[in-house]
Amino acid sequence: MNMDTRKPVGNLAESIRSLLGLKANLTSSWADSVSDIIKSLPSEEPRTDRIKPAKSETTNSFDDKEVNSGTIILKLKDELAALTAYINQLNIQRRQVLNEFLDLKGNIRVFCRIRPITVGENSSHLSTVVTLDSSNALLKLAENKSKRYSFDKVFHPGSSQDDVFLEVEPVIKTALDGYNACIFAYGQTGTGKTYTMEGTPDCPGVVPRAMEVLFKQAVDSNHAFLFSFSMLEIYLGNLKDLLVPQSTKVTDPLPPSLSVHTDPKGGIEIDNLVSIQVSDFNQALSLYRLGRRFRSTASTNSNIASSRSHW
Ligand SMILES: Nc1ncnc2c1ncn2[C@@H]1O[C@H](COP(=O)(O)OP(=O)(O)OP(=O)(O)O)[C@@H](O)[C@H]1O
Repeated sequence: MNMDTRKPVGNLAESIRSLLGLKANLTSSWADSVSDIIKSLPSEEPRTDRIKPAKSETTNSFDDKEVNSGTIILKLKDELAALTAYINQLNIQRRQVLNEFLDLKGNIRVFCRIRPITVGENSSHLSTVVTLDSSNALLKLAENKSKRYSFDKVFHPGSSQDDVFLEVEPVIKTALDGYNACIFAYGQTGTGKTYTMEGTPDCPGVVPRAMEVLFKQAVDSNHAFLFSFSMLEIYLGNLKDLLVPQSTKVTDPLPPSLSVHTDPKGGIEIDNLVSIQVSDFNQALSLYRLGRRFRSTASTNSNIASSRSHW
């Protein structure tokens, strides 16, 4: 909803009418707009001279009833409180439905994404994988020999980043309901982990989409959230904080060493890991881009820009 809340108070009657007309769309931004209008009014003594409707409008049935601005404000405040309670109720229901949905789907799910053969790639030594249906893939080992594998979901080579994200989005959303969520890409070099998780500027992958969805959902919800960003790599058994610039000279001070602990509630804590508070998607994306520059990379036979890690 795009609403100009800087309207002069003289437009109050019109603003209220248009807001009430939009009551079917009960969003938090609606409530915010109402709240902004209330805030823009003098709170002690309402300026009735400015909000009094013009003479010609007094025949209007709405204005006949609502000539007293104090009454209007009280009504709006009540309305706002009722709407806030209603939105909170809807949020609780949404959370329950989402959790039931994920329980039915299973708390741990394994997907298989088959990537297409890329241009210029020599595929003569590769075995063919065929998607049988949405949850079964067949690996052809020889002319008369094949093996069938079952997954919660199989993405065929033509699957888009949208298709993949649609499946993982509900898990990401549960993070704002207080659940731990982990999305992990595993596979040999060159199989498409980076493409799936990071994607390209034209076809963004799970990571940028997830950050965008999280901030959007936080704005749409009726609650305040605190986001912090950390980025860690485990490479050859060593932990590396990707938000700490790596030393390039022997004289550079070594970054503090990281260690992983389990807290009493079973959560994971990493000592000395940098954690930066972020308030929007762009801030998080900038930190992500900074961190990825410090990832370990090396070329492999299958991938000249291999990230050398799972995601
Ligand atoms: N679904 C896909 N559609 C189109 N191209 C893809 C797809 N998946 C992967 N690719 C391409 O295949 C190549 C290898 O993919 P990617 O770098 O994502 O592999 P990786 O598993 O991250 O490898 P590594 O472990 O070595 O870092 C890249 O050129 C990538 O753009």
